[in-house]
Amino acid sequence: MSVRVVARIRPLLKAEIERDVIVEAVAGEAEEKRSIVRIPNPKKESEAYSFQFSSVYDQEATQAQLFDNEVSPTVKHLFKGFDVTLFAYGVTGTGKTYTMRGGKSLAERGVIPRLLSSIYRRARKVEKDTAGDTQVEVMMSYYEIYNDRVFDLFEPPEKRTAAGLPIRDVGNGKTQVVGLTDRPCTSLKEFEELYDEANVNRSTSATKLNAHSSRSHAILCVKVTQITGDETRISTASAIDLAGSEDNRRTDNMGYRMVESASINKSLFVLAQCVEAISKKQARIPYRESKMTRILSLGQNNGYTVMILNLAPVRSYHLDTLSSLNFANRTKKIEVNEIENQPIYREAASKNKLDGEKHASQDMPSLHRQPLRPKILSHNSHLKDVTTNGPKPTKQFAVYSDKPKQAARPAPQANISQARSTAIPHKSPKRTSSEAVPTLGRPSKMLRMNDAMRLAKAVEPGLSKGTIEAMIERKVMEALEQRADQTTVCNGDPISGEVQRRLNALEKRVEGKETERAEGLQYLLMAKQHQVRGEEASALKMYQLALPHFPGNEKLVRKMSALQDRISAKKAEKRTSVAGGVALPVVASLNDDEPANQPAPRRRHNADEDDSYHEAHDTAPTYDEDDEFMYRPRTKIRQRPQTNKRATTAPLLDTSAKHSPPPEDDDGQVSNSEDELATALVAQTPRTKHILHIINTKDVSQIKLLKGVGAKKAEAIVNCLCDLDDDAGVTSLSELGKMRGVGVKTVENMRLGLDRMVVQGVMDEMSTYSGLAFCLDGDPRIYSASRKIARVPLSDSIIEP
Ligand SMILES: Nc1ncnc2c1ncn2[C@@H]1O[C@H](COP(=O)(O)OP(=O)(O)OP(=O)(O)O)[C@@H](O)[C@H]1O
Repeated sequence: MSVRVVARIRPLLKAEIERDVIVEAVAGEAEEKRSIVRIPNPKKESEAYSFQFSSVYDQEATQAQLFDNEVSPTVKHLFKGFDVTLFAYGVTGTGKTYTMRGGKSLAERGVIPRLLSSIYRRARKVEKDTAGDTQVEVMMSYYEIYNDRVFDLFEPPEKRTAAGLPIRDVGNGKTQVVGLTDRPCTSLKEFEELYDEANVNRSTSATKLNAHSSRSHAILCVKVTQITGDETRISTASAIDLAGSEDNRRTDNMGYRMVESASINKSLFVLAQCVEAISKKQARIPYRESKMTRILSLGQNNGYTVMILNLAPVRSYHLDTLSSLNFANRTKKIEVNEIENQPIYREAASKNKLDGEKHASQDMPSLHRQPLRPKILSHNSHLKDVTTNGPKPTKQFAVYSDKPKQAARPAPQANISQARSTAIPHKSPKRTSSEAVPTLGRPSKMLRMNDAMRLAKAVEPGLSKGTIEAMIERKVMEALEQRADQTTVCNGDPISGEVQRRLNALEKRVEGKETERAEGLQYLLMAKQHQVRGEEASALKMYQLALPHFPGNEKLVRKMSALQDRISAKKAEKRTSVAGGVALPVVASLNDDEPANQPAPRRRHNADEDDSYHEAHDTAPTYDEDDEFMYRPRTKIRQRPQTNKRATTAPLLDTSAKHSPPPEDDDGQVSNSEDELATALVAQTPRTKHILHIINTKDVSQIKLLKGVGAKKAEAIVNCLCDLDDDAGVTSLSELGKMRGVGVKTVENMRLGLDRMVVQGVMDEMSTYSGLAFCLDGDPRIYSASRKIARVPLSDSIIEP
């Protein structure tokens, strides 16, 4: 079943006028209900574009209508064991929070309170219908993704760590936020109290486009547990209020608002890239490039997914609306597996406990862990499963993959049966090393030869060659089966509590480091962006935020102090000029007014009629160090000399930063001594993407236009790409550098050759709204176009004259 997409056009706000309305909801041919959004072509008003969705709600639509038609039907699926995901998508100020949370009055209540009300009603009905045999429990967790960090909204902000909570994949397309509070919630009243209390902790702020703009993505998870005797069935409803994409030329965002905005836009950009990749059936879906996409797992999760596309009706949102419509148009084609969660049986669960198994969460049986063991063992352990078509064993350490998991994903039953199989008591695991060794690897060639010779001697003379071969094959199969049996038994070693605890701690640490590094890199990226724009004070602030993530990084400290000196010098110069009576133009510095080393408060109080949802909350983020998440950057990169041998044997999958070309210094010079962090950043810049796109076109005429690449080199590159025979092509500059006849120097020339102005434009776009347009287009050539208007692709829409 595909994602159900419904559109909702919000009513006019006070400052908007009827004359500016350009978006309308119309009914399709021979249809009663409205299902088409019509909007004029921004270039030619006489033309209109039409986008068809499951339903379209116009300005008059009420909260009750939307809920009753779109959300209410999913509640019965929830009680049948399906997971339900509801999310609101749209540009800032289009009514996502209003739709999901709603107003204070009964009629204005949004999707979330209505959903809970409906869940409690159904729970009572189930309990009544089964005469109390089935008990229904409702638990709730609520968290936000703010600046790509996850925070528990049930925790007060002062309890938050700078790095936020780590997330981990738990199979079946699900992720788990580690350390999240699960609150039992027995009645609607209790829910409302909890929800209101938690919403106070949510990051909202006033922007020019929305007085109560959400600065984070908020995810409410409602876990419904139905217990009937030994059987427990768990399903989850997730209601997600995404932050809206923002065009910062319209929001006038400054300083921290700008940082938040860049983070929001980046995550939405990645979401659009994921949708793009899914719709093009690409092998790599970039889920892991943002926490929001990892958690949303669009197209990976099972159950029912409903997307509510929020739209503003007026002209000032024209291009944003088109961009959202295009995104929604692609999303509606995403297929979601309709698989319900299988019940868990108490017997098996308690047995597991007896066996010393630990389950972090009841609904995640795949969290069952086993100790580390040599790779060869884990490899062999699959042998039996493969031959018997049994369930896929749990990975010892999650190896994260961006590839769509549908095909390889074990059915939910797999987890359950696995939980049961672990309940089978295994014999004592103790083995001497001499016993273990023969079961580990393949028997030596000598041995196998001897076996064959013995067999050949044993057979009676006169047997045909075919018969002998068949006998040998049978013997080999028997030996393999026997070995697989032994290996499986060996793998069933129970884990001691201590090992389990250490394993969990280790994994948490690894996850924490990843998170820490990613956050630090993000700050550095933003710092670079500000610097490129000449916003030095903001750049400095970003570097300061990045510093705790890379303790002891001298380069970073030096860079900051140089920047600080420059800022001070400029200020002094400015003062001198003013003192000298020279009137200077006002420099558009983002936050000259804020002391550079003090983080600005994250939340501001906004007086509003809906006070219960937006109370005052002036809390500055704390960037205290948390041992658990401490990260130390790896050693510096050393440039490897270019040799033909390396170029010809370069593995395509190696994306390590080691061979990335050196990034630029502030003054634009290539610096061989830049640290790995900056190199990693450069690997993600729009410029890099642009180069890779050009290379992956395999078009000699385009490639040869890159600086330092002549026709000959371009041809060599194309030949190399063809030899690779990989649809994904080259995915990083380091790979490109390793191609035959390319090298680091050439890559660096390509980068420098790109027009700086274009890159600047792209960075602006990335940090504002238009990055979305880029990924919706799926065509990075928009980089060279300078106006957004040219970038909105409308190929999927119906054009009406
Ligand atoms: N259907 C509606 N009926 C009445 N008012 C609405 C409706 N939709 C939105 N509004 C009003 O529009 C304004 C913006 O809505 P809201 O804050 O929900 O936008 P948003 O998309 O969540 O924005 P952001 O992404 O910035 O958080 C609010 O004042 C809200 O009350």
